[in-house]
Amino acid sequence: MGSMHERPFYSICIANYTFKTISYINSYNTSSVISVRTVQQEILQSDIQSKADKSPVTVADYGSQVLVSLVLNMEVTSGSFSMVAEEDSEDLRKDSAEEILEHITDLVNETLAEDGSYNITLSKEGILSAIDTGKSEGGPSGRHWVLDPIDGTKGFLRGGQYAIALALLDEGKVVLGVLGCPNLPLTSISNLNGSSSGDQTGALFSATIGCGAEVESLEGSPPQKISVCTIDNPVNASFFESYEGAHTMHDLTGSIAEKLGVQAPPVRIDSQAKYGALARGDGAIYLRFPHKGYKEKVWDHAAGAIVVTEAGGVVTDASGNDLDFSKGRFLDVDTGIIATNKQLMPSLLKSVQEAIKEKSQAPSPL
Ligand SMILES: Nc1ncnc2c1ncn2[C@@H]1O[C@H](COP(=O)(O)O)[C@@H](OP(=O)(O)O)[C@H]1O
Ligand SMILES: [Mg+2]
Ligand SMILES: [Mg+2]
Ligand SMILES: [Mg+2]
Repeated sequence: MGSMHERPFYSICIANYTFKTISYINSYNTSSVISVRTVQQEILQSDIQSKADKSPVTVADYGSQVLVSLVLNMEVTSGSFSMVAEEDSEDLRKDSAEEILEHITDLVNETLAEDGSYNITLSKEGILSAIDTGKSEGGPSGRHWVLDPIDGTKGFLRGGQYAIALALLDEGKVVLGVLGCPNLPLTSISNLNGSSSGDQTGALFSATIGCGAEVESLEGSPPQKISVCTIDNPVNASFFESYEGAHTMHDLTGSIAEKLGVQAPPVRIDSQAKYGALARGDGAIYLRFPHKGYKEKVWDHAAGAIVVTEAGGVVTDASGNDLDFSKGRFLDVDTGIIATNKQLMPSLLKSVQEAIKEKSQAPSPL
């Protein structure tokens, strides 16, 4: 990163538009809308599309990507602007998508007008081209913003966890990360299912390289430094993983945890909220082992990884290699992604390798 004064500028910029985006998205979170169920479902159905890989995308994913790219583009005036983001406009350009495009356009313009910071109104074409500012390939040189406008779309639709995840790559390294988690309890995930905690909901994690990681409320409380837990005995550890069995092999992660001696059942939540929760010590381990053939994307891990490493944790693939964000839109990882504190990493890696070996030797089911 460049000079000292850039750090606060980027941090403030990130926090501002992340807040804006979160307020937009919140109005589309199923769990935040207390209304007649059928009406809610009808609205949501027309707001959801299925992508070529069958994963869902909603007006909130597109709207979030538009808002973040717009604000970043306006605020970041030095140098050329490059963004690697999950969504693109291809499906929205089809005739059948006219209604959803109109809806996104109205919502983005309403949000911009309500916010009042920028005096602009976007046409439908403006919406499409704002989405496509995220088409950069990233790579090892220069600066690239990395955006997942809604990470955990399935969780978002289920009323579970989701995150707005933004990172900045500089010469192939993640130097900044922000994770807005509107549904995550502010102080600890142990309150996730608790009814009497009275804890505030909504946490914004941020990290700058060399400066540590912080959490603040979405209402803008003073940021608090966070660090990963200090557990060194796996018996006392718990682990996070995807709620969706399609995103990670629950049988393999179960076997890793068993070999390690973890007693607690898995904590299954959606999105990079897992990285945020790990970074502040809500749990000790993060495991992600996609089914064969899946290629991880940079926007699913960049922000979460820096939040964890700046909180004192370690994030690697199943062979113990650091994640390399310089290879473009995809991550080239061996088998899976794991994260924990420095004390537990050696024994976790050992258990991971044993469990993988055992699985590869097991007779395949008929
Ligand atoms: N078959 C698969 N295996 C692993 N990850 C997958 C997957 N299909 C989709 N994903 C990714 O898993 C992310 C969600 O992770 P998690 O399970 O931790 O909530 C999705 O992000 P989006 O919701 O942004 O599309 C998507 O990129
Ligand atoms: Mg997606
Ligand atoms: Mg994602
Ligand atoms: Mg996404």
